[in-house]
Amino acid sequence: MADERKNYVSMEVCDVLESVSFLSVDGKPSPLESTVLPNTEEQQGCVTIEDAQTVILSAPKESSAMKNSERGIGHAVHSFTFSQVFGPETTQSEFFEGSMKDVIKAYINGVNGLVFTYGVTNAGKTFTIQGTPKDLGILPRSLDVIFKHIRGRHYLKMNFKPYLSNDVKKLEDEQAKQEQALKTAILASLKEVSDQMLLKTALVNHLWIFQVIQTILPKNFGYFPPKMVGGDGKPIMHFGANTSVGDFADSTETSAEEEVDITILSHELECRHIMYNQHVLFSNRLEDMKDSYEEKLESKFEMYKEAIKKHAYMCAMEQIEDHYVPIEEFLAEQEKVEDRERKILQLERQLDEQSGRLLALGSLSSDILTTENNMEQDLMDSTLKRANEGLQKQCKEKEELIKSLKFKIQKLNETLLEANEGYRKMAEENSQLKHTIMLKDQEMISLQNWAKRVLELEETVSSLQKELEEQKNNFFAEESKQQKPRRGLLANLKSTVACTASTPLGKGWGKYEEASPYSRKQGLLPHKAKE
Ligand SMILES: Nc1ncnc2c1ncn2[C@@H]1O[C@H](COP(=O)(O)OP(=O)(O)OP(=O)(O)O)[C@@H](O)[C@H]1O
Repeated sequence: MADERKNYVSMEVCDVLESVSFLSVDGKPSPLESTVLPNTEEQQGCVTIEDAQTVILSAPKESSAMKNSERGIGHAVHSFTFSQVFGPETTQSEFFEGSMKDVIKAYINGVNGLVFTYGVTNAGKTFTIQGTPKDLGILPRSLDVIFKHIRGRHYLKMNFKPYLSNDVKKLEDEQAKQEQALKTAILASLKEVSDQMLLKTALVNHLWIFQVIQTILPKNFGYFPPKMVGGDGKPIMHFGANTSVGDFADSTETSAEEEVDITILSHELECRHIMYNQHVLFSNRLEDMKDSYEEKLESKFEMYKEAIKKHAYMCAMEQIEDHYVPIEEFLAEQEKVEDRERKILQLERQLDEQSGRLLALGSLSSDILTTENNMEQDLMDSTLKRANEGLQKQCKEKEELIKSLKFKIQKLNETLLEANEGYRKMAEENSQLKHTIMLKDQEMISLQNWAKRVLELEETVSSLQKELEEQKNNFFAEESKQQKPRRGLLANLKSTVACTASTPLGKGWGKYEEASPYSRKQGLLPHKAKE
């Protein structure tokens, strides 16, 4: 089974595989192989998984590709490289581990990813994505991982609303309340409708039960079986399950004396009549109810139509606020678009010219074999493909350039910010230094003042010392003058005695001693006062 599965891939798929290098899920068992795919002996071995990255496709023996290759045109064997090839024995769990886990991990870290399946009908796309309840596919497994990851961190509020095709809007509390009220009203109306439906169903069932009873009852009247009784009181015929119309005796054959007792028949008819009346009654009631509910539904529908209209109007007004574009901007954008369209047209024309040239080349060699035409077609395709690739390459280069420029601009911005920061710090330091210098200047001025004062004081001190010296000298000079007149011994004694007689002994000296510092003090005082 596994080997059979490797056998066939349509050639259209080959073309796609050639240009797309992607995860390939190969060989999932599928009914395709037994129903659609050819499974002849020569087509066995068309698809071979060489290794975990390579698949080899060999053209079937009778295919045109094989015949062409035998003529030297094209190849019968193609090798395709994929990032990973999963073999037929791969389980859902292994496939999830090998293909999806990294994508999911990246998604959890904020990186978007795209996973899609591609293949012919019945190839197993739904099986791979969805799986079965017992053997889950990659989608439920991925959701499981994501929800396990965000467990306990769910956003519990109900205030996000889908907006446009792929956006959401966060609602204010008031808006959320309005939405909730609208939802409750719609659900209530739905409930009412479903209740009505239930009631209708019940009534219909009731009616059906009636009909069933109506059909079954005559058979169940075991205690009162319907029968025809003859004039002698003996039954002439029994009604039973096997009784048919042909079993009834012809009325013309009934004699006048043999009066048929039709009591039972009339009873049955009465029953049927009552049932019929009830049936009609129920039908009428149903009709009435139907009409009234239809009216109610109509009015409800009108009401919701109005509400929805209002809501849509409000949404539109909000959107106008969000998406209002001034006419000038719109016109400018339109011009840009037209410009681009013109360029695209030019490019298309160039492409047409190129392909026209190639076609012209093709028509010139119309006598060459069809196979050669095919080759030219291939050549043209490959030229176009190369041109396309070249354009794509250029686009990629430009994108790279834009990216690098953006990166540089970002770097420059960062450097500018750093420089600004540095400059700010320097300016702060500078102002601090200025402040310090100002303080030092003030200190210097006060020190200079002090120095001047000290000099003045020194001068004062020196002048005082000079004065002191002078006064000392004067004093000593006066003292020496007073001691000079030396008369005779007798005369001195006289004068001494005279002094002692006029002043108590020692007082004069004391006075003198006291006077001397006093006089000195007097000499100094004016200086102190000056200070
Ligand atoms: N690996 C598998 N193991 C068992 N059964 C498989 C496997 N792959 C596919 N099948 C079965 O093959 C059938 C077709 O598969 P599926 O519906 O997944 O194909 P598909 O590619 O989605 O088809 P379509 O394109 O028509 O929707 C299903 O019955 C599915 O159960």
